[in-house]
Amino acid sequence: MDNIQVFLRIRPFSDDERARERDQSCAVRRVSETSVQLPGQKSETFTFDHVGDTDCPQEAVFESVGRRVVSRCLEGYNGTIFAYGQTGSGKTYTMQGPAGLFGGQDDPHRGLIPRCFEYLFDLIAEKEMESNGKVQYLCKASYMEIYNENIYDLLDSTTRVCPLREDIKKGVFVDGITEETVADPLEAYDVFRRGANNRHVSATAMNRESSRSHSVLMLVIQSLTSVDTGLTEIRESRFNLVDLAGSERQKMANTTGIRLKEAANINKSLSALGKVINALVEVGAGKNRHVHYRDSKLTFLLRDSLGGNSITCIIANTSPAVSNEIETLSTLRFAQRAKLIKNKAVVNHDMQGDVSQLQAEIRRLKLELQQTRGDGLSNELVYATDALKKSNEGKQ
Ligand SMILES: Nc1ncnc2c1ncn2[C@@H]1O[C@H](COP(=O)(O)OP(=O)(O)OP(=O)(O)O)[C@@H](O)[C@H]1O
Repeated sequence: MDNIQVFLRIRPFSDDERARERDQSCAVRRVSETSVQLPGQKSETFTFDHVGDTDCPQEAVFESVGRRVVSRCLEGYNGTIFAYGQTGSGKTYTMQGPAGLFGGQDDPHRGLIPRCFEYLFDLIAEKEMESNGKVQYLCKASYMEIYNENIYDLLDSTTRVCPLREDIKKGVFVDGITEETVADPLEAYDVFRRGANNRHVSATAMNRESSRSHSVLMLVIQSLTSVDTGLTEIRESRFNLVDLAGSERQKMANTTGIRLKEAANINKSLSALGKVINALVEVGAGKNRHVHYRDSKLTFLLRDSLGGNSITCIIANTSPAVSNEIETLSTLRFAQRAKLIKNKAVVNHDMQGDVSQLQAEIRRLKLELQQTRGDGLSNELVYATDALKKSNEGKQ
């Protein structure tokens, strides 16, 4: 069991805040590498896995969050990184970097997403080389936006709504979403840049701000390993990089039409996220609770990331300004609750081969099992038996 990890990041004062604020002391004070206090709010202490102060560089966020999740994804575990926080708190800066910067390996301001791409493909090259061609990786990227409880494909410039479906084999998936194979960081940056441009264009066309939608960049990472017996072991993981809509309470007063619908839907998905987190915390404390994943597209799509089969990290972003103190307090409370959730990540693998190879592998594993333990099924035996069943079904 792995707890959800939380990285708290306090961004520097913006020029606006410097010009506007009478009180320029930081509303949230880092008291150790893992804890903060809000002096204006009874100095309650909040503890996380890591706290990045106003001078925290992009590299430090990658080192503590990105590196771990990427390497676990390559082992076959699902991984998710969420950026949470009120509008303007630095979510997009953390995930992407300053506006318009999508990659550029030499730019120290580039965000977590380009750094994860770079590390992912470095590791893939290393592992493929070490294995002498026995292991091969395949990565597919898709990029989507959840706005007003609809899922839009950001790699398709038409504003087509994609349905969310569930089946036994694939789990929850977005039907019809574009998936592009990416073979290096440049191809991955390109997917990211095109998606972000489409997000911007459709936001302008539909007269809305991107801070009102959630974006999910999803990488499916497959590894094919040839096993000595002639079989192929397939591992598949999903890596989600999620930039959430601004978490501040939407002002419903004097809001009408599209803005009212937007506000209600942002509230709906973020409050569904909050409720899922609360329910999971109670489940973790031994209570019997139903977790309402289906209450919003966001929580249903990312069900595995919350209390399920995933290594999950939340980067909680805050402004340092006293004028944002109440929102900051609510971000700290949210993040502290989320940190209590326990996920159970497992390697997703499967075996493939022709029938005679699979039968031979099952005989070999059964024999091995008899010689060692005498009973029970080893994982390898279960996978090989499943693969044989599937192979036979495919022939009927
Ligand atoms: N750590 C940081 N260092 C320097 N500048 C930052 C940092 N974090 C955020 N900023 C700047 O603050 C501004 C707001 O950040 P950003 O757009 O990332 O916020 P956001 O939380 O994504 O907002 P929204 O919800 O509207 O998308 C931007 O101009 C960004 O460049």
